[in-house]
Amino acid sequence: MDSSATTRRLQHLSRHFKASNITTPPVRVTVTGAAGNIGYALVHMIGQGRLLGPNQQIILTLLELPMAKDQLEGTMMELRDCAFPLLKEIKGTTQYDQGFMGCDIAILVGAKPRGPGMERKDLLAANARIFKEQGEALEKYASRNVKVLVVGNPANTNALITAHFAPSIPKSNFTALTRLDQNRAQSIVAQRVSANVEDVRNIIIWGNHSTTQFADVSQATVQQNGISYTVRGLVADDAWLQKAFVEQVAKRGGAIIEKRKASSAASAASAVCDHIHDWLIGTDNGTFVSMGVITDGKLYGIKEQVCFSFPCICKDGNIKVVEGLKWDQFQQSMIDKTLKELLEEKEMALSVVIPK
Ligand SMILES: NC(=O)C1=CN([C@@H]2O[C@H](COP(=O)(O)OP(=O)(O)OC[C@H]3O[C@@H](n4cnc5c(N)ncnc54)[C@H](O)[C@@H]3O)[C@@H](O)[C@H]2O)C=CC1
Ligand SMILES: O=C([O-])CC(=O)C(=O)O
Repeated sequence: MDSSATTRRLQHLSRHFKASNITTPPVRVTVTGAAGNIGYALVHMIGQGRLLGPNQQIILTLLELPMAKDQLEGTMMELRDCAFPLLKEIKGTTQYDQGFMGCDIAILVGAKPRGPGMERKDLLAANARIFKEQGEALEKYASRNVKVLVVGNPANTNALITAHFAPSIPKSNFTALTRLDQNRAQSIVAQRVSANVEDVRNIIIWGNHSTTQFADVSQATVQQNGISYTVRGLVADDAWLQKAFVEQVAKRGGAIIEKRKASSAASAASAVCDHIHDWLIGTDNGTFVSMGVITDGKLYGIKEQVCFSFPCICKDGNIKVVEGLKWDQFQQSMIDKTLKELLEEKEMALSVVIPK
């Protein structure tokens, strides 16, 4: 057996499960929709240290709708019964002021999920108002440095709405979850080339968390027996990489809904932990992670303000988009398509939350 791989696995295990040496002040984390499908899985992963590592205590607030009060109380009972040492306090509320007061990290999951046959943007009419309200509440009650991750669909456009209604919080503090798409893509490639999933690096998800997203392997590598190969070279099938692979990643959420009759929950919660962990703890040397970030008029020539998924590196709690990657004609056409959809969603969202 490869001993460096064993060492890596053991280091990984000890990072996740050795909850000792607790030194820094607790961080205030709020999860909305905490008693739902994803929320239930997520709050337990947070208790296990998946969000900020094994040494960081957390004051965890679970925010729910009044109609889900019983489910909220049940979830809190179980969370307490886990006796997680990292959870310094567990609070539950159905009020925005109590939910977001002084919060450092807001994970906005609470929203309606889609059913079979729907696109995520079909949820805009139902969900856009939630994110307007939550933007307003963050503006009033959260820390000015709050880091916000929007999960509720359509996640990119909901992140844009949330940021719009919290104007005194920097736009760079608002993100949307596309890490689940990245993880799916990494896993599909690892299976295809018989590699360990952690040895597949730098697959990029560009654009929208929707069926127009573009899973791009042009920068991706696979480490095997100490040698780095390009994914393109190892797969040696551009036709598959440009079509079947991209579609499989983009339609994975829908495929899971068909089977489970409910949308992805544990995998979404796990991707939330990966996203926040990498944002705040930092990315490994040279590794990109995909995140929906709000464009500033300069990134990759995108003039309009949208929440677009880019390759990012993170250090000291800051996200830096990896700039200067060149696109060929195929990549450009994929990126144009997903940007066009985001602009259409933005138009639709504005008509719901800012009626004329
Ligand atoms: N970005 C991504 O990668 C993914 C996004 N999603 C999206 O996440 C969202 C949640 O999915 P599930 O947990 O499966 O749904 P769910 O219906 O099981 O749970 C949603 C929970 O949110 C609560 N909620 C609704 N409005 C709220 C509000 N204003 N404040 C606080 N809580 C509120 C509900 O009471 C419910 O408990 C959906 O929009 C889904 O499409 C799901 C998977 C992946
Ligand atoms: O597909 C859905 O509606 C849920 C989701 O966002 C995903 O699983 O990626």
